[in-house]
Amino acid sequence: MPPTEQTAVPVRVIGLISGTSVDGIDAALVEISGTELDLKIELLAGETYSYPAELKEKILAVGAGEAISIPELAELDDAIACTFAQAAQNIQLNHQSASLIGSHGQTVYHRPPESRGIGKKTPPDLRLGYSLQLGRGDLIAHLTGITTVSNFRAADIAVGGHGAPLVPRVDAFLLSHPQEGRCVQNLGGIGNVAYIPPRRDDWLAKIRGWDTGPANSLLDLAVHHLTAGAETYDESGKWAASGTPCNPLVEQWLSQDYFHLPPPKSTGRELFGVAYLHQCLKDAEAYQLSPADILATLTELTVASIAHSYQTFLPQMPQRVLLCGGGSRNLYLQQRLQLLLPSIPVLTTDEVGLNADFKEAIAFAVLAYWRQLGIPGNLPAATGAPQEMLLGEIHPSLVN
Ligand SMILES: Nc1ncnc2c1ncn2[C@@H]1O[C@H](COP(=O)(O)OP(=O)(O)OP(=O)(O)O)[C@@H](O)[C@H]1O
Ligand SMILES: CC(=O)N[C@H]1[C@@H]2OC[C@@H](O2)[C@@H](O)[C@@H]1O[C@H](C)C(=O)O
Repeated sequence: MPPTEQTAVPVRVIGLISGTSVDGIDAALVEISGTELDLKIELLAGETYSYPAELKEKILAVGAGEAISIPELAELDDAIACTFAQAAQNIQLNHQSASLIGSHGQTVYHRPPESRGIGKKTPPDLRLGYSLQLGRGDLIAHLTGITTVSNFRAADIAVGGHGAPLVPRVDAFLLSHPQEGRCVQNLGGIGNVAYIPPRRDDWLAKIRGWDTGPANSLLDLAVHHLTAGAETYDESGKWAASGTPCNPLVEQWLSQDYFHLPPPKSTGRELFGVAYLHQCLKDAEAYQLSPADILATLTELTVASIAHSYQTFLPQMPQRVLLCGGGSRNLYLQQRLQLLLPSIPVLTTDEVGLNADFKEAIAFAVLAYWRQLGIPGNLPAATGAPQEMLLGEIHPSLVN
């Protein structure tokens, strides 16, 4: 991966994403300069804008497999694009306007690629992955008057990659350290890691990334179930902290295939969603767990799957773990992960100067910026693609 040394004047870019938690649209207004090794970002504003309740319900239902007609799909796509465009307008209030938007959109379906009979045929018989993000970029460009880059995963998938995770390449250029090997661990609905070796010699070739499995998806679903819909998440992990993890159950769940699959790998709510939680709750009946114990045990699955994947798949353990995403605000989860990785400080990216709540939104601003400069956005070691690709479709605005 030869880094591009060309530099650029600072550009004001908006990054937008709603992740697998479907908890709202994260918007970041950033000023970006440099390219890769000299990449610099300044977060001017970051906000999370909730979806209207009805839209959120529809997204979750469609994501969980509810049937939808083509005209309804078009309407949903447009409704999501409108809320994203509104988020872009709002984040610019009291600031100079941006000249570019990078919009991830809302994932409603993700299917990793499948190899069929590798080694028997050349090229291998590969069923390409499929990943659908709604909130079309052309409508966002039309509504905001700002050139918008969207559909970031398609180009990587088209050459056989997973199309995910994409953030590790941005992490590498924003969070590498000259002496320290780091794991940047995102805790969204799904967890994903970027392993960044110390920035020397051929460090770029040694970066790794993959989806670690569930982070908050099962926890949020469990809280919703245990409170009959009254609560959506466990603030700071307080409820889970009052319970005790059931270790035999964690061991049983960890035997699941996904955790043993070598990277590159990606996953989503298709696997770690409602049906998975119901199986977990059924398994828990045998141990007569209290609601707090169930949450503690699901938290333990998240942290144990992360620690297990580092120990199994990393070339060497990091010297520091930097958490980001909403789960980095779950103190109980952070404490449990620290217990499983006793000799490695577990901090958040805030502590090294990168906002942990808006890092994904910032990353999509950077990916859009890279797209305009002709710099690839994927990291083949993380997505499994055979080559670097320019990511995203550019939708020019008619205004700028
Ligand atoms: N204060 C908090 N305490 C505990 N958990 C929290 C807190 N704040 C956020 N979360 C958890 O983080 C989740 C949202 O995280 P985030 O916004 O990073 O996810 P996402 O971007 O939707 O997911 P992904 O990264 O998988 O695409 C919430 O659903 C909740 O479970
Ligand atoms: C298909 C999809 O939306 N995947 C998400 C999801 O949420 C976390 C993890 O699974 C990651 O692979 C990805 O998002 C981030 C933004 C990424 O591509 O790096």
